[in-house]
Amino acid sequence: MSLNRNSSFFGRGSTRSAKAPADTTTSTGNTSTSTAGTAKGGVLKDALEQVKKGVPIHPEHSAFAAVLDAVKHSESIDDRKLLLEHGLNFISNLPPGRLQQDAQDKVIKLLYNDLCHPPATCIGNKYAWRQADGRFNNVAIPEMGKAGEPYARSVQQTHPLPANELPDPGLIFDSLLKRDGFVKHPAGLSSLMFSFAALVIHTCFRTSHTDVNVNETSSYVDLSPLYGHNQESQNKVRNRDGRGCLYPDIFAEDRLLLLPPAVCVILVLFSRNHNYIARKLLEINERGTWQDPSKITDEEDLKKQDEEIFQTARLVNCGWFGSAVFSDYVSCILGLVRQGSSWTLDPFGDIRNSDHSTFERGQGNVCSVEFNCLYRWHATTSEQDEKWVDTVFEKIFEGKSPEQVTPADFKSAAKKIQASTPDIHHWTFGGLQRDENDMFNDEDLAKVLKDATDHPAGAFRARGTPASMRLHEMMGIMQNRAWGVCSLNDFRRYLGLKPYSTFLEWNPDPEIAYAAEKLYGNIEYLELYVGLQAEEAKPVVEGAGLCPGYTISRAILSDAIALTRGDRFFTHDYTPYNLTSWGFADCQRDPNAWGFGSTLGRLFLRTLPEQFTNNSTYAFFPLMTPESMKVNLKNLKCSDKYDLERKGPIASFQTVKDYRQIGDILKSSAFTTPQYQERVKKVVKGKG
Ligand code: HEM
Repeated sequence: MSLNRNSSFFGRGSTRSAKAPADTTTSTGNTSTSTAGTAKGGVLKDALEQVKKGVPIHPEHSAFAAVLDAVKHSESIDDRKLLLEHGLNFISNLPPGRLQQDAQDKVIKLLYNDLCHPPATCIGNKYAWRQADGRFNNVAIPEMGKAGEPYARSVQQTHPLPANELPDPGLIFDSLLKRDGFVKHPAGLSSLMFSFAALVIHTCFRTSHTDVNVNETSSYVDLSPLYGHNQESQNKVRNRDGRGCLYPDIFAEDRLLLLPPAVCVILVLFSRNHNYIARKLLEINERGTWQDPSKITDEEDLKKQDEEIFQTARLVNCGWFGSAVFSDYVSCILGLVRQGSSWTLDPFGDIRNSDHSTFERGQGNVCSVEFNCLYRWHATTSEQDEKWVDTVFEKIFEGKSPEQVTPADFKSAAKKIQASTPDIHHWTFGGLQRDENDMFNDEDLAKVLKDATDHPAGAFRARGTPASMRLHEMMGIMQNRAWGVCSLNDFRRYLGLKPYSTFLEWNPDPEIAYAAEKLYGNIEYLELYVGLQAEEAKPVVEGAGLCPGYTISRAILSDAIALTRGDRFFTHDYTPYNLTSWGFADCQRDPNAWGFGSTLGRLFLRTLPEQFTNNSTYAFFPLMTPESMKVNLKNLKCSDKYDLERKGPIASFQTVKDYRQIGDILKSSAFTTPQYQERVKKVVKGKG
């Protein structure tokens, strides 16, 4: 089939010229062939023939120019150079046969690969908003990664573990994991770094106590500890008064009440951030469809408005959480903070394969059992948090020693605590009190954060886990066995890492290697959980900041990318339409922000406005101890820019500054209309 017999391979410019391509092309009906040069010699030969014949080559529209442009700018082809038309015309002029068919197939593949198959997303609120239990993240497989579904398993077990001869979990803890003294984290990470990490893991894991195969929360970074892991728990935190807000300083996850208080404090800040965002959304009222709730008389209308604002604010707040992960958290994990770098991994963007097909993203995720093992970072507990855990332990288990408590004790204690916990509006933690409006005192919250920044985290290492966490670790080991996970070496093979041939290679500390050999006999039998926790840790080198065991260090990144790139709400549906233009701009990570692009700093100043100076290292490097930041900032020759002092409440001006920063981001964003920018300017000015 010929698409356009009258135009030449050299395109529209040539056909329009007086000495048009008809001069150079012989048409013979269906079996027409172009000149031999076109069919066989391709673009260059044709171009030469044109020149020889004195046919002017229109520089803009020649096939040569089009091909050159495509080679030079494969990611942003100038379609005004008509490459596609030249190509199709070329194919149409080929003699029917193999060559023509092959060329046509290539074009069809290219065009098909332009788009995602199956489609990346669908429109409408069902898909634009996060469902409470995480369903519909993958539009075609709505159950993927939903709360209440089984974990995934990534790695095939190929070496049988001698099930009945595996060592006793208590003995493993006592000989390989139990802390034999506190060792400070070598890269200067603070205890708050691991409070933030604990928030991340509670977002992804909630292993059922009745069926260990089931993850009771969604497999997405959706702030489920704040918003609840299903509709029932979400209903408890929303006040549904038409403003889309949460109850004051509320969060849904009761498991956090047993952790050191800094974890809950970070979550309270995200709770406050939700309400700040919801209020702003209503104030700006970007689409002009919302009203002052006090003026809405119809209950259904009120519900509808509340739902729209709540869901939009949740998307923006999750954007904030994602930005905090990829700024402050990743910066510490990769050690970028020591180099003063604001670079980060950005896993969300559209990536094209060489055949122009899209590299998969936003297709959902299911957290794996291996990921769950990788993330048990109990060895990093600070000395102060260890004391905290000891106290809680004594209170719960009433005088029993860590060696005496059993998993059954743990489960019955968990039930008892749940039954005795006050209603969700009055939950407290760390001895903090709520005021008459159910809000915590800002200074109290800030103190917990500053303490956790001051306290150094523990180093990842064998024999580094506090004694009172014996039961947690034993339960972890037993879960691993129940899940049928592979051995450490199988896991390393899967990742393309060299399997260990001796225990000493795995951990060169002879005491640890010897103890492990005694327990397991053969390095191939070393279980994943234990192998990961007691492996030699990575040293502090460029590119490393977290410094866990070597295998954790490699594998954690793969799971983190799967988790975030797989999330439709961070990829295809992370749009100014779904989040509103203001919301979309508000939650962007700003690489030029203080703290080498810190997001947590902005969150702290916004939600605790009078508690930090506006260049405080406690706000902008909270995941590093001030002691370590003093050295890092000195090495980077920017100590004078930051305030390293721990200060109490200070005069309030940061909120306004923060607010102006957002105004600046908005002004530079291409997607907002001039009218909208005017409106925002007014709002910003009003506040300033
Ligand atoms: C001092 C602080 C911590 C305490 C007291 C603590 C305590 C616990 C307890 C009691 C469990 C068992 C929970 C259950 O089965 O319901 C657990 C599980 C777990 N912990 Fe921790 N933890 C702490 C910090 C951390 C940190 C910093 C991380 C890593 C970032 C972490 C990662 C995990 C993971 C991944 C699980 C499994 C969760 C699940 O499968 O549901 N923990 N922890």
